[in-house]
Amino acid sequence: MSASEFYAKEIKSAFKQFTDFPIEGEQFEDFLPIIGNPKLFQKLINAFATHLQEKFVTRKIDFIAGVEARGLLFGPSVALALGVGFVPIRRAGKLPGECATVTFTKLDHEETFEMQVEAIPFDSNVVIMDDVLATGGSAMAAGNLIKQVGAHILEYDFVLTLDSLHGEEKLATPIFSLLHS
Ligand SMILES: O=P(O)(O)OC[C@H]1O[C@H](OP(=O)(O)OP(=O)(O)O)[C@H](O)[C@@H]1O
Ligand SMILES: Nc1ncnc2[nH]cnc12
Repeated sequence: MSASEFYAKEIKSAFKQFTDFPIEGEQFEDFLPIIGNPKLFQKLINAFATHLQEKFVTRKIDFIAGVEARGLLFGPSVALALGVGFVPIRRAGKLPGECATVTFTKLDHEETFEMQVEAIPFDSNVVIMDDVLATGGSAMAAGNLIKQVGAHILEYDFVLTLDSLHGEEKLATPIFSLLHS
């Protein structure tokens, strides 16, 4: 087993499962125990930083964009490890100034995501990060915001993809997922 496979196994076993959350019938994969363990958190950041450094040698990453809420908890650490900027994508009404906006359907309700338009200059190269790829609605909405400001999505990065929900099919840009379930 390679070192990265070993880390992946350790990180996967730290996810905690909750039945019937946030609504009945859903099995929630909770990523928060990973960041509660500093050694594991460091391994998570190293895994993403190493992957991105190896993959994007000629195309420079300008920004990591993290999706509320969990993408905001580890995206900044990956950005810092790479020496690039971090930009938050947040639910409506949380960010001041002019914002790009997108509305989409999430489980049983509508969500609106926003991003400050001045945060990412035209033509920037952006990696979008979140903890889980499920149906792909959140990631697709985040990608829409990046395109609205005239920036390029280099890749979507996730800690865990729930393969049975086929979220990848909604995303045209390459995806890197540390783990699959
Ligand atoms: O691929 P999708 O079906 O869109 O689901 C994935 C999204 O769902 C979860 O967030 P959640 O909506 O639970 O919000 P939170 O992280 O703000 O609590 C997860 O952190 C992703 O952002
Ligand atoms: N099952 C799940 N676990 C964690 N986050 C999710 N987002 C959507 N579905 C999810």
